[in-house]
Amino acid sequence: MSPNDIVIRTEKLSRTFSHDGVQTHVLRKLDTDIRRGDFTVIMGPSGAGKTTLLYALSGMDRPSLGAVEVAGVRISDRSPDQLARFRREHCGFVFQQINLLDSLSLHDNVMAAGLLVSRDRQQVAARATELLERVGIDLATAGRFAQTLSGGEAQRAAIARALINDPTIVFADEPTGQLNSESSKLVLDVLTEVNRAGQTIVMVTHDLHSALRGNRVLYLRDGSITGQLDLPAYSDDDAQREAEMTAFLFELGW
Ligand SMILES: Nc1ncnc2c1ncn2[C@@H]1O[C@H](COP(=O)(O)OP(=O)(O)OP(=O)(O)O)[C@@H](O)[C@H]1O
Repeated sequence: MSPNDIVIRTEKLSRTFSHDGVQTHVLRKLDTDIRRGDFTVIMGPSGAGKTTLLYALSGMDRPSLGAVEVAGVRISDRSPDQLARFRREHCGFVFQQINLLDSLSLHDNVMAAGLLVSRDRQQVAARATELLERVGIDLATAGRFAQTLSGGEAQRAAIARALINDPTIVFADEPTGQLNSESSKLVLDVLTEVNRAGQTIVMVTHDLHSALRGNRVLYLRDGSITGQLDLPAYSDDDAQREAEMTAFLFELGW
């Protein structure tokens, strides 16, 4: 594999939190990489450091020691302002907590994120409409206020919002954590489609069905990666893939 295929690389990435003189070592000299175009899934037991890792990979948080390089840029050396700009331009985020602005329509929520990077309102508006359509939200629904929608519709809009600035990577933290199984499937279908179109995705999940959408799994335990699995790209009803994933997780004591 050429080094260009690596879009994120960590070098002895460590994150320690200190409270009242007590230090918690959450990430421990972690070396890993994320490949361009992959749908990478981060799994592991509760408290293993999955969200902390996602935050470090996306520049939402800075390492205590070690380095994170994204698309050739050593983001761990950047100032908070530079990091904020880097995130706006290169990263899309989808969280369990959907966080759309209730006072805006879905369309305006997506546009608002686009206008942080571009001043061309017309172009941003057209792209917002196109992305909402792509995630299965029609024009009438796009005009409704976020608070009047189902969790699944809101999360699909949040994926459109994450894509508005054409990010290098989309980071998702338990994106189906608050959804019922039907809405979860629709949201996962959108993420799968977006990845098939070439978008790099990094997703934290506890859920086996969500994890099966990935083509690579990183298993985190006590702040270190203790297992990795490469799978063929997702396809419906692939019992062989599911068996491989289950065996991998079983082996790691999941
Ligand atoms: N800002 C913080 N200050 C202090 N401790 C923190 C902070 N953020 C995370 N931690 C601690 O780091 C550890 C790992 O947390 P993290 O949320 O990354 O784990 P996780 O694997 O995502 O867990 P879960 O699956 O339960 O969401 C936990 O013990 C948590 O309490």
